[in-house]
Amino acid sequence: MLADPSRKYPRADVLSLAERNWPANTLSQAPRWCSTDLRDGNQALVNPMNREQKMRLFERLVQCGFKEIEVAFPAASNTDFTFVRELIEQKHVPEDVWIQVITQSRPDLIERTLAALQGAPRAIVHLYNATAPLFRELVFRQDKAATIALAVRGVTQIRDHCDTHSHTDWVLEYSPETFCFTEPEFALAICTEVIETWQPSDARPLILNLPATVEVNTPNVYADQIEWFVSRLPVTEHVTISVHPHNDRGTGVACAELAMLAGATRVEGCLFGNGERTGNVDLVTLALNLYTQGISPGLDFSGLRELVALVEECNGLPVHPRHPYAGELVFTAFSGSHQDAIRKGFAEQARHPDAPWRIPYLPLDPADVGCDYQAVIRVNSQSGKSGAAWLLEQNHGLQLPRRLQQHFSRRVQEATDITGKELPVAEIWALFRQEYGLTEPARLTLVDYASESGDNGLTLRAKINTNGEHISLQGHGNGLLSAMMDAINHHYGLSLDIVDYHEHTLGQASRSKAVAYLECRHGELSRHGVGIDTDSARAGLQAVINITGAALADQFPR
Ligand SMILES: CC(=O)SCCNC(=O)CCNC(=O)[C@H](O)C(C)(C)COP(=O)(O)OP(=O)(O)OC[C@H]1O[C@@H](n2cnc3c(N)ncnc32)[C@H](O)[C@@H]1OP(=O)(O)O
Ligand SMILES: CC(C)C(=O)C(=O)O
Ligand SMILES: [Mg+2]
Repeated sequence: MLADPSRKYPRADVLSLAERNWPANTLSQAPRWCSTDLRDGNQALVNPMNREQKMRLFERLVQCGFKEIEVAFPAASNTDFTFVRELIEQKHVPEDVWIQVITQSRPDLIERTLAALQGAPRAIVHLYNATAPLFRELVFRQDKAATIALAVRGVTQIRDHCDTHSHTDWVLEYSPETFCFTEPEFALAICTEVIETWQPSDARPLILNLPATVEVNTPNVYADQIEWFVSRLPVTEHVTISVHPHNDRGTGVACAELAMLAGATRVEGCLFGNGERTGNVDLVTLALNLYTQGISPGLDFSGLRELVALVEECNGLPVHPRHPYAGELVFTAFSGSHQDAIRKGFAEQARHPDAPWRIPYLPLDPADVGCDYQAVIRVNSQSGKSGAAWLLEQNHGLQLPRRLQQHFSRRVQEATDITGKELPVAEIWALFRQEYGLTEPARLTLVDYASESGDNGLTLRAKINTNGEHISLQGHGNGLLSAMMDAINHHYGLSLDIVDYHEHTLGQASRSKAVAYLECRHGELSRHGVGIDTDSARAGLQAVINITGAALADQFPR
C-alpha cells in the first residue's frame, strides 16, 4: 500500500450542486423492479447458466413477482439466443411480464438480438454504449459526437425494426453505460438525442437507465447526479428513469435507495447481489428494506431459503451466511444480551400478537420469509441465561424460574468453555437432565405415597426405589413437599431446606405433564432439582427426590 495514494488514485469528480432536494425526501413506494440475474448476473459467472437453469430461475423470478426480467444477451451465445426463442415459442412469459434483452450498439448484434425477439407479444430492447471519458478515449477512441452518433444509430436501427414489427409491443431501454463517471452534461446530451430519435409515446415508452457501472463515489454523489439529470431532462412523459448500481465500494444498496429519493422509479439488479466483480445491487435487500419500513415491495420472498438454494445452484456461488435477510445466520443470536432482549421481545409479542413487530435485534419476522424461530437463538460460550432457557422452552416447553436459569447458565458456560463450540439443543437438554436429576434411570424414584392431614399439619408416607430396593419413609410438614423433605432428611441424615418452588403444566392437553422446579439449601450449597410427572403432586415430590439423589451423590459418589 502506498503512503500517499493520491497520485495513483486521484479523487473521482464530484458534481457540485448548489442545492438538492433528495435529502428531504422519504421512500414511500416500491420502484419498478427489473431482474438482470439472467444477463448481468449470468455474464459474471464462472460457468454461465445452462438452458434448464435459466428456465428454472426465470420461472422463480416470475413467481416472486418480477414484471420485467432481462433474460439474455442474445447475440452473446447460442444458449442465450435459443433461451429467448424458447421463452417466446413455448409461451413461458405470462401476459403481465416483459422480457428484456440487451445489445451493444453494433448493427450485426442488434440484428441478431431483434431476431431472437421474433414473435414476442411484448419486449424491452436494451441498448447500451459507454459514455465516460475513460471509455471514449481508451476503449472506443471516439469523441463525444461519435459517441452520440453510435447511440443514435443503434436507436434508429431498433426503431425501424419496431416500425415494421408492430405486432410486438416495444419498449426501448437506453443505458449510457458508465453514467456515474460521465460528465453530467454529456450524459444528458446523449440521452436527449436518444429521446429525439425514439420519440417516446404511450405505445413506445422509453427507459433511461443510468448505471453506476463501476461504483466510484459515495451514494450521495450518485443521488446528486440522478437529481441533476432528472430535473434537466427535456422530456419526461413516457420516459422512466431507471438505475443500475453495482457494488464496488460496497454501497450498491445505498446508491439505489438514494437514487430513488432523487427521482429514479425503476431499479435493475440481481438476487442477493450477484453480478460483475462485487455484484449488482441486491434486489432482495432493497425489497426487504422497504418491507421492514411497512412499504409493500411488490415482490414476494416468503420462500427465501428455497430461493437462496436455487440461486446458489444456478450461480454456482454461495450466499454469505451474513447476507442481509437471506444469510443462514442473520436471524440468529449467540450472544447473551441479544438473546435476553430477543426473548423478552417474543414474550411481549405473545402478549400482544396484533401489535407492530418490536423484537430487539430482529428487524424482520423470520416467519415472513418462511423461516421458523428454531435458529433465532443458539448457544455457545458467548451466551447468557436466556439462551439455554429459550431453547428448553421452545423445544421442551420448560419455563425455568430465574434462579434456575442462572444456575443452568453457569453449567452451560462451563461446558461450552471446555469444548469452545456451540452446544446444540440436544446436548443442552442432556446436560439439563443430568444436572437436575432427570436421568434415566433416576438414582431415586418415587414409587407411591399417601398423606393424611391433621390439626398439626400433614403426615406423608412414601415408598421410594433406590437401585431396585424399595424403602419406606415417613415425614411431617405443612404440605406434601415439606413432609417429603422431612422424611428424606430424617432417613438419610441430611439437612435440606426448601428455598423456592415453581410448577407448571407442559402443554395444554388433559394428558399433559406437569413440571416442578425446586431449589433447596444444603448447608452452604444451593441445589436445584426438577421433577416431571403426569401428576403435579408427584412431579413436586420427584423434584425433592431428585435433589436428594444429587446431594447423596456428593456425599457418597458413585
Ligand atoms: C457493463 C456491462 O455489463 S455491459 C454488457 C457486457 N456484457 C457482455 O459483454 C456479455 C456478452 N458479450 C459477448 O459475448 C461479446 O462481447 C459479444 C459476442 C457480444 C461481442 O464479442 P466481440 O465481437 O468479440 O466484441 P468484444 O466483446 O471484444 O467487444 C469489443 C468491441 O466492441 C466495441 N463495443 C463495446 N461495447 C460496445 C457498445 N456498447 N456498442 C458498440 N460497440 C461496443 C468495442 O469498442 C470493441 O470494438 P473494437 O473491437 O473495434 O475495438
Ligand atoms: C449495460 C449496463 C446497464 C450495465 O450492465 C452496467 O453499466 O453495469
Ligand atoms: Mg451492469
